[in-house]
Amino acid sequence: MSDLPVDRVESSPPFTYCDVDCFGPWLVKEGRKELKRRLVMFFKFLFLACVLITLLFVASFLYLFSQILYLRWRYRHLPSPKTKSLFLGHAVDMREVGKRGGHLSMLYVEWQKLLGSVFVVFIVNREIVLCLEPAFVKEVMITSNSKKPKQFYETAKYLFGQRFLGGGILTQLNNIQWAKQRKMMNPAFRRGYLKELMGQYNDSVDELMTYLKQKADGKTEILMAQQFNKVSLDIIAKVAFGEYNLNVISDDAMFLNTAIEDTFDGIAMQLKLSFFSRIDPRKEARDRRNKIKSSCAVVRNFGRKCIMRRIQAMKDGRDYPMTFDSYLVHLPNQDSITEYNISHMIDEFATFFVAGQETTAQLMSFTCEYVGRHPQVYQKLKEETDEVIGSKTFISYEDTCQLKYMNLVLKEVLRIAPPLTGVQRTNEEDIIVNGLKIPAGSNISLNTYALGRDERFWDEPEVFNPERFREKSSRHMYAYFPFSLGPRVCIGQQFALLEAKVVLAKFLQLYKFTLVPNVQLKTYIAGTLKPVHKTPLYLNVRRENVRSS
Ligand code: HEM
Repeated sequence: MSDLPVDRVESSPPFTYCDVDCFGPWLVKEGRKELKRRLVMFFKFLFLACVLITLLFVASFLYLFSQILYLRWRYRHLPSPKTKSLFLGHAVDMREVGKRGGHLSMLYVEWQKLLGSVFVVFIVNREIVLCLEPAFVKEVMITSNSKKPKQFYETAKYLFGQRFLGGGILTQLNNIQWAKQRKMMNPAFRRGYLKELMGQYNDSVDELMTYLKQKADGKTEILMAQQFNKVSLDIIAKVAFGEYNLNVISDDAMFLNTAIEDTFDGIAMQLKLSFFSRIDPRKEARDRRNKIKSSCAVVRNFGRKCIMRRIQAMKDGRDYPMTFDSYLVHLPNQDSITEYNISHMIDEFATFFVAGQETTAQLMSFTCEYVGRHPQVYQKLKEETDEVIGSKTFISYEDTCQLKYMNLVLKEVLRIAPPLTGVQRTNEEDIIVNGLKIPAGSNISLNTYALGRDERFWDEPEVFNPERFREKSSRHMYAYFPFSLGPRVCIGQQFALLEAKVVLAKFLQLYKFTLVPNVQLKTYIAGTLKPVHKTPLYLNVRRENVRSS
């Protein structure tokens, strides 16, 4: 063998000839053998990677900044509240209002008074155009059934990379696909079918009433929002998915409720500061993200369990109770049991589970909050419950239809504290509202919370007055849409109202309650509108008769 070239045998400073630098050798023992080991450094490679990452970071920052400038320029003709930071936009105001014990929809009400009914706000690189005009609400939601904007609804599809609602009916943006999904689920919400669920509603409520008895001594503080959360979870689990062994009511750990709450927290976090919330390197931010991701997994795994159980029953040809998943699980043949199909069923499961539980629980909590602060309303409600329900142990569908005053109370609660404060839509073409052009592709917010407090449509809007709904008035048509409007109206509206009536009627029948004194009603938004203090109250027994099931 000939000699190596001179330049290969002479020593020279590192990185003179190649991108790889070697150190060593070290002697390493492996059993009785002695081996030589060297350390190799791909130095230039590493350097290049660092440069590339820095460049990428700077480029994304510049891209984000140019987007922000473009948005401010695009909407310069629309009124907008003064921003405190060019980069964050009104996210700063949102943070401040949160610290003051308020929320975004409260800000909308304040801004509407200053700027009129059409204005724009910016959250980093995202615009929200507020259109608080009932005629426009009708046009967008009913006449043209405008699309849901990607930026808002996609946030609930995946939470920090973990699949959550995926392509479920709520987050489905393709209208053709959505129509198929909605058609499949509509029969599960027909009145006839809901009537058959009264047994399950009564079972869950009785369980809650029995649980409350041990705490009804007039001096133990009960966080009623938590109790309503449990019962609405139990109802949706039984009625919708045939899950009878959840035991959430007697379980104080509330792991599923907490998981659902976390996922709402995740949606709110991604909506507020989508970019930063994903990359925030601080430990508490990372922990929060991880908690939200594992909560998504908890909800979805529970869904998988329910769906697989039904699939197994179908395969075995066993009888299975008729629940929502009877409409959800369509398996024409064995080949259709694929992971892809199952994932889609879980999307739908998570959607119904989450949409049906938190919202209804908040409606019941706010009812207690407002009724507890208005003794005359409370008295009337008790009188009506005594008259319609009396000492009955089973509340029937027909009974709920007789609870006319309660119906007015629920309507008023949904005006003053709607669990979902608004919906978002996008316009395919430019539109003019009040002489102002809203450019095509805008994120438009239709806010029932703000419209529900608008003096143009409501007398003394800050006053809680169920009587205002006694007369049918065309004044507030399209200025009130707690369940949304048009083709994408809430599919569970009747389900929720029926549930609230059964729970509240039984509660009023069996217990007297007083809110814990000196606790202010403060609200915040984390997906849904919630009472900050979780409705603390004291209970006393009024009547003793829970059905023996
Ligand atoms: C007080 C209780 C409830 C309120 C205030 C409420 C409110 C709403 C609102 C405002 C929407 C429209 C969302 C949007 O377009 O962004 C909606 C949609 C929806 N809600 Fe409800 N909801 C309630 C209870 C329920 C219940 C009990 C269920 C199911 C069991 C349910 C299932 C759904 C579903 C699946 C959608 C999507 C409908 C579609 O896009 O076709 N909701 N709800």
